[in-house]
Amino acid sequence: MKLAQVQITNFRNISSACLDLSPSLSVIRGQNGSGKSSLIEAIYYLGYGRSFRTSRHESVIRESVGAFSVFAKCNDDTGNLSRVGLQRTRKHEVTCSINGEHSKKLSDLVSMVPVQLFTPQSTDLLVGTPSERRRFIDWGLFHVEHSFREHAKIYLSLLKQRNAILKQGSDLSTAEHSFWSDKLIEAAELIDLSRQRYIQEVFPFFKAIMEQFLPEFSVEIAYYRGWEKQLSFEEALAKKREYDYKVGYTSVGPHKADLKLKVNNFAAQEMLSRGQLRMTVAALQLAQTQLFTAQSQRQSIFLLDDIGAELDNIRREKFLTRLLDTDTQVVVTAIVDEKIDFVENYNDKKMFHVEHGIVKEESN
Ligand SMILES: Nc1ncnc2c1ncn2[C@@H]1O[C@H](COP(=O)(O)OP(=O)(O)OP(=O)(O)O)[C@@H](O)[C@H]1O
Repeated sequence: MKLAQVQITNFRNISSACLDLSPSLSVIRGQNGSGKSSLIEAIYYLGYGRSFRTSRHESVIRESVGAFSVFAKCNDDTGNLSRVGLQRTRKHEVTCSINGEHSKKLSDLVSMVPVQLFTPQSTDLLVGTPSERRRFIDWGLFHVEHSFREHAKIYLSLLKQRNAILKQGSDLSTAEHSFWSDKLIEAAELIDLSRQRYIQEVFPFFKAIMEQFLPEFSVEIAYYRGWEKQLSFEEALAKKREYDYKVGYTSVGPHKADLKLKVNNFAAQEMLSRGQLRMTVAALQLAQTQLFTAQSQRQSIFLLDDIGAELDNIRREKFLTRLLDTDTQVVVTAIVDEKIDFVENYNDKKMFHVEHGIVKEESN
């Protein structure tokens, strides 16, 4: 799926913008505060149904209006044109639209638009909380393995139910709860198997990229599934039952899974400089993109916000070239005065300039 045209209305300082994007590289330039990140953020909404800067949807709606919308004409992977979009109001109503059909289900929309993002905050993937790393693994599974979405949905709803029971101090061993508990265990083990397999599959891609990006380091990834290695999930739940009653939630399970990245036998965040951490995150995301394309024969969209702040010249060129080699649609933003000579190397690019929320396409 690639975005041919994006129409953005009432999003932050953008009252109306229409971008005919390049299928390969689009570069958006502007001064600080002009609206570059807002354009990226609006596209991100199509892939996630939310912002990467705030959890308050109302703060992205342009001041003094009631709703924003983002619509896109897309070329899907079979060469057909489709139309997708969403609108959110200040009253928290969300409407998705897929080829003219309205739906309240965001998952229908976001499963069609695989988007990844690299920003100055992306090192959180390595230095942030485990939830960042679970999101990373689950993105790859969500877009490729349909059964994974189902298992994750079942698991999360049964986990919520179990946590409510623990909080109330009710009995978990009644026949009804045992039935749901069996379903919870089944979903947990399937999620874990998918995640284990995913890590094994993505690792060779990651290792090969790291050999080019940071050849001086050897890397390893260890996966923690969220409960003790030698126990089944059923045994782990039984072992923690008393503790879980005490704290009022389920303390083990796939919702506690994590990844540990080691570099020359040390935790990555202890060994690597900020720039090297960024490059490692770039390598992880690139590996994910390559695996996604290999497994699904589909294309994805990669948003790079503030490319100049992130990587030095040589590295960003390596990163961009490798992304474009996988036939990924890339959209980057850069501050207007910044030297971005490296984009000269790319054919098929489109350049945009944004000023006070008004976007204009520039000649190359
Ligand atoms: N809800 C809103 N309504 C109107 N304007 C807003 C809203 N939210 C943010 N803005 C303004 O939108 C402008 C664009 O912000 P944005 O983060 O997109 O800028 P940017 O070009 O990425 O800047 P920088 O290079 O500094 O990161 C800012 O001036 C900001 O104050």
